[in-house]
Amino acid sequence: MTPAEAVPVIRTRGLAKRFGELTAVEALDLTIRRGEVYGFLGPNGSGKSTTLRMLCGLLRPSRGEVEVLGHSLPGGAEGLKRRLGYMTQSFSLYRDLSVRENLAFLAAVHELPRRETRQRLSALLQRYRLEAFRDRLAGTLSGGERQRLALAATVLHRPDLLLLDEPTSAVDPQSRRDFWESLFELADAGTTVLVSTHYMDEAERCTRLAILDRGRLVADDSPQALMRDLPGRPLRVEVDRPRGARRLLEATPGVLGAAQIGSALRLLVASATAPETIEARLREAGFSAQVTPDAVNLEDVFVAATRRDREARP
Ligand SMILES: Nc1ncnc2c1ncn2[C@@H]1O[C@H](COP(=O)(O)OP(=O)(O)OP(=O)(O)O)[C@@H](O)[C@H]1O
Repeated sequence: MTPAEAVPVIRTRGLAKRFGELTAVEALDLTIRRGEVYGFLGPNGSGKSTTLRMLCGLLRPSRGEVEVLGHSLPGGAEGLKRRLGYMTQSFSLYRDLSVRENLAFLAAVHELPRRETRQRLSALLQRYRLEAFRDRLAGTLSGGERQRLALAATVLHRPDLLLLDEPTSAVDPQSRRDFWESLFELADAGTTVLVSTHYMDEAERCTRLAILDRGRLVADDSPQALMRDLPGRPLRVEVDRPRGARRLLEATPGVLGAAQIGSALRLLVASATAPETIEARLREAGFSAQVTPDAVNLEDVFVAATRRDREARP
């Protein structure tokens, strides 16, 4: 690691944001390094957007320290603008300008010289498969095409850091996959990406992942390490009446989560709870059941992390 790479791209200490009585983000310590594709996973209202907005300098923290690309915020926000790309959940381009006009307008905002603008626009239209739509009004594009245009617009000025707020919430699975390919391509070229998501499959692709719950960081590691260190074990329960069994098990000590998957149940139980204990509990209640261990997935990590935090902070 070179000395430049060792300096975090984002570093926060004790970052907090209050809106009146509501604490949206609490005591957040984050360290994000260059070239990472760092995920923010959390339920609605867990503080993902609020954190991203503080990191871009759009929102003033109530407390704590923030350093982004060597600039302390909020003071250094002006110097950051050229080095940041921020993409929000909603489409924020001009619907009544064409694809090309939108990009040209942004190039002017970023003060790209004319020659460079021509080259950059041509490269972006090609890379993001927008050539065929260059003269179409942005408002007439499909969800996936709009998203490609939004990403092209976000990276137009070659930012060092991308902050992406649920960028794939309005697109189909194939477009999501293409989008993630683009993110890895950008990360390979040295861009740092911070991306919030609701999707477990996307979270699993990140090099590192923070799980937020009610404004707090409840897990922070690589997805593989989080799954390896899961404080619990998943079980598969084949049972005759899954809905009734689920109600019973949800009220059973040691059960952290229960979900119906087709005609079976998938449970997350505390590490000390054996499959035999669950099977015995179901038999006692008159169910016919077979309980076997299942492979860990990221949803288990999410359930365990948020559940533990809720028990600690009712
Ligand atoms: N400007 C604001 N004024 C008052 N409350 C706000 C404001 N912005 C956000 N909040 C509240 O702060 C909390 C965190 O919101 P935030 O949008 O950061 O969550 P999120 O994790 O991004 O959620 P989602 O996944 O739904 O986008 C929510 O309870 C929200 O209602």
